[in-house]
Amino acid sequence: MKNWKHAFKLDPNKDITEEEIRRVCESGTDAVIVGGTDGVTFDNVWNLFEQIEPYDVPLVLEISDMEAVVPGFDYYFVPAVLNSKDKTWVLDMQHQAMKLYGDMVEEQLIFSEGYCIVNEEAKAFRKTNCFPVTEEDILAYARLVEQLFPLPIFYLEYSGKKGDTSLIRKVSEELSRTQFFYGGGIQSREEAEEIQGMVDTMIVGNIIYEDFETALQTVPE
Ligand SMILES: CC(C)=CCC/C(C)=C/CC/C(C)=C/CC/C(C)=C/CC/C(C)=C/CC/C(C)=C/CC/C(C)=C/COP(=O)(O)OP(=O)(O)O
Ligand SMILES: O=P(O)(O)OC[C@@H](O)CO
Ligand SMILES: [Mg+2]
Repeated sequence: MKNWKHAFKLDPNKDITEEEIRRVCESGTDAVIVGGTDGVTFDNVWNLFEQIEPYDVPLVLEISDMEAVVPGFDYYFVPAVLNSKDKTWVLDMQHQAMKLYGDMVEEQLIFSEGYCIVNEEAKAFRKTNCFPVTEEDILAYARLVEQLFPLPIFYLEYSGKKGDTSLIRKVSEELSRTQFFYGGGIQSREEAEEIQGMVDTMIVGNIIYEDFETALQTVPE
C-alpha cells in the first residue's frame, strides 16, 4: 500500500459496465477503492465486489455505512472526518462498529483514514456536518495525524473540486510516517501529472463516470 501512486474510487451508487470495470482493473492503477457518500448499500457494494474480485488489482472497501460491510475485500479503510462538527463521524460510528465487528477485525486488513474535507459543496462535507477549514486548520490536522494521534492515512478530500497545489505541497511537508492521500477534481492526464510527486497516493473518482477514456489516462505510466 505504501507504494500506491494512484487509485480509482468506484461509487456503488453509480452505473458502470462490465467492460469498463475490466478496463479500470487492468489500467495499471495500484488499487480500486469502493466507496461513496450516499446510496451505499450491502447489495450495491456486493455487486461491485463480485465484478472486481476476479482481477488481480488490490481491492479496498472504504466503509461509509455500517450496513454495507461486505466480507472478502483485501483491505478496509475506515474514515474519521476530522473537521466534522459532530463526534458521530469522528469516533462514535467507529465505536459502534467495533461492538458489532470487533472480533472479526484483522489488524493487517483495516486502516483508518484521517479525513479533512475541504470542498464545502461536496456531498460528504454536508453529510458529515463539516465546518469550513483554513490552510492553518488543514496543516494542523495533518500534524495531528502525523504526530499526536498517529493514523496510517491522511486524506485531503476535495471531492468534486481540484485542490490548491501550494497547499497540497505544504501538507506533504508535514507528513512522513503517514501516507498522504489526495482526492478531488483530477480530470486529465496533465492534472494527474501535476499532483503526482506532491502526494503519496492520488484518488480519481467522478471522471470515471463523466469521461471514461480520460479517466484511464490519469494512471501514471
Ligand atoms: C463483516 C466483516 C467483513 C468484517 C470485517 C471487519 C471490519 C473491516 C470491520 C470494520 C469495522 C469498522 C470500524 C467499521 C466502520 C464503521 C463506519 C460506518 C464508519 C463510518 C465512518 C465515517 C466517518 C463515514 C463517512 C465517510 C464518508 C461520507 C466518506 C465520504 C467519502 C467520499 C468523499 C466519497 C465521494 O463521494 P461521492 O459519493 O462520490 O460524491 P459525489 O456523488 O458527489 O461524487
Ligand atoms: O470524485 P473526485 O472529485 O475525483 O474525488 C475523488 C475522491 O477523493 C472522492 O472521494
Ligand atoms: Mg463521486
